[in-house]
Formats: sequence, C-alpha cells, structure tokens
Amino acid sequence: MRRYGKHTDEDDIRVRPSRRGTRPRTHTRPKHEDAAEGLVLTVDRGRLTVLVEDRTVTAMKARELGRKGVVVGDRVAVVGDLTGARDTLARIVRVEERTSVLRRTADDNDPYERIIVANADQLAIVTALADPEPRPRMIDRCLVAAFDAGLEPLLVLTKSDLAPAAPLLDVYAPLGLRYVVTSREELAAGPGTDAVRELMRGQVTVCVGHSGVGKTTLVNALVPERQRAVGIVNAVTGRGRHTTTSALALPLPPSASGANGWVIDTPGVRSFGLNHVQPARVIQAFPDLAEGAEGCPRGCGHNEPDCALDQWVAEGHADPARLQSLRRLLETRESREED
Ligand SMILES: Nc1nc2c(ncn2[C@@H]2O[C@H](COP(=O)(O)OP(=O)(O)OP(=O)(O)O)[C@@H](O)[C@H]2O)c(=O)[nH]1
Ligand SMILES: [Zn+2]
Repeated sequence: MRRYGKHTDEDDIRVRPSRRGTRPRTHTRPKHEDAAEGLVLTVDRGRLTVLVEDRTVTAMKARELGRKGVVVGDRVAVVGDLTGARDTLARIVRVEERTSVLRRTADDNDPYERIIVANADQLAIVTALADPEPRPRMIDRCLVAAFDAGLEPLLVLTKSDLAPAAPLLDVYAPLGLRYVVTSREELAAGPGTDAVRELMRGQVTVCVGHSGVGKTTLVNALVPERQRAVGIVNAVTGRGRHTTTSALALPLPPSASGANGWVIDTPGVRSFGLNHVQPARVIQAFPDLAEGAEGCPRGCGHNEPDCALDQWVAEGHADPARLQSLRRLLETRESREED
C-alpha cells in the first residue's frame, strides 16, 4: 500500500558517486520546504480551519492530496497565504502520519464509517446519571471504539445532583476505568472543573455524548474560550453558529505546569463505527485475558464453546468479571446504535 502523510527528505535526495567525494548531493529541494505546520481545528464543506502558530487560517486541500481526507486533529503542512486575514485561503499540501483514528458510525445519510478525528489520546464518554437515563449499551459501544482506536477511555458522569453514581460505576468496576463524577454546580464552582481538566492535561481528548447529557455545559466550563473559538469558526464559515456536525478542537487553558491539551467536541456525533473492529484489538485492552487468548482457536470471537478463556479464568488466571465484561463489549459490535 502506498503510504501517504509522510514526507521524507530522502524522496528528494539522489545520491550518486561524485569525483570530489561521497557526500550526497541534493538535486531537487524537498517539495514545499517552506510549508508551515498546522493543526486542523474543524472542517466545514471542504473548508478547513487550521491553527498555524497563533493564527486561525482557512485552508483547502491541495489537489495533490487526491482523495485523502483531512480531519480534525490532523497535523498538516500548509502553504500560501497564512496571515489568517479575511478572504484568504491557504492550501494543505501534506498530512502527517496519524497516531490514532476515530471513526464515526455509518448512518442513514452516509453508509460509510468515516474517520472524524485523528491523533486523539483519550475518549471522554459523557453520560448523565439521570435525565436522560444512562445507556450502558451506548457506553459499551464507545468503550469498544476507544479500545479499538487505542484511546484511553474516561467516563464523565454528569448531573450527580439527580442520581447516585454507584450503580453505574459498579457495572464498570471490572474494567478499571478512569472516571469523574460531576454536576453543573460543581463545574460552575471551579474546583470541579479543575478536577476534570487535570484528567485532560497534555492530552487530546475527544468528548462524546448523547443530546441532553450536559456535554455543552461541561465543554463550556472546561474551555472558557469556547465562545470565542466558535465565533472565529463562524466568521470563517459565515454562519450564525457552529452548526456543522464536524468535530471542533478547543484549547484547554494553560496550567501552572505549562501542559494544556485539547478538547474535541463532537456535535451531532452520537456513536462510533464498530464494523471494522477486530476482537484481537479489543482484547489488547485486557492484558490479563490477552495472554489466555493465545490458547484460542484461530479467529476466535471469544464467546464460542472452544474459547480458551473459560479455562483460563477457571484456572484462576483472571477475574471472571473481566471475561464477562470483555464478552459484553465484543457483543456490542453486533448491536445497533439505538439499542
Ligand atoms: N440537574 C442538572 N441539570 C444539568 C446539569 N448539567 C446540565 N444540565 C441541564 O441539562 C440540559 C442539557 O444540558 P447541555 O449542556 O445543553 O447538554 P448537551 O449534552 O450539550 O445537549 P445538547 O445541547 O442537546 O447536545 C440543560 O437544560 C442543562 O441546564 C447538571 O449537572 N444537573
Ligand atoms: Zn477465545
């Protein structure tokens, strides 16, 4: 497969023996060596908002990128007018290799699972403890997507004034997830917000949650700059508010330690695509079980009669509750998003 997104200078350097010595000679300069580095903040109908140093630049994909998609979180090389001034348009000429990709689920409007965020470290699954009721199937789907993409899950339980967190936390206890319990009042008070920010320091965190769970309340508390950031995007797109379903990357305020990080809001993204998920990848998030799965038949889905994990657990190598949780997660691949 052709690799894209990686541009090495070797491509442009030809080495040949020289009478004067054996030093490689550069015949052609690297393409776009004057390009600036940028971070894609949001995408709207082919227009990308890219952060270049401290400026927000509008850009388009250069023709030479072909069909390759450019998504929020991508590290890119941009050329052209980088002033960020009104009505200027820069060009994205290169997409750097991605450390992770997150796909949104296929839906009625689009039969394909598409990559929506690149280079994230963490997936914050925002769930209200009540109003609306927690939906464990939905949480499970998000967990599978996170494990598959190699992202660290973080459970953010909101509206703690309405219901206790313990029953839900009990369900997830075998997974040993990181979690935080919060409410609008706690977020408004400050220390509650700091506690959540602390779990996001220096990381790129994607936030996902169903409508009404309090995701906007959370993101607004985490990123006081949000309104301004949305304003900049609106100035670029000429719309009244951020109405696209594109993700939007927002900077966390800097902390005393200097590390800040990014929060990526995902309006309109309700779940993540799981059609491509391989059990072998999900089980990597369960090191205690992964070892036992080495005794499984090839291509084992881990819920068949000859799965070696039953024996592994019976022999006391791992907690039966862990195996139960793994099997429940693997089953979500067959469930529908609405379940
Ligand atoms: N009781 C209670 N209500 C909350 C809390 N956080 C948010 N809400 C309310 O829940 C409703 C939804 O909050 P939002 O922050 O808009 O939720 P959202 O997930 O962004 O929802 P959408 O905007 O529909 O996507 C609003 O009426 C909030 O005032 C909380 O901690 N406790
Ligand atoms: Zn198995």
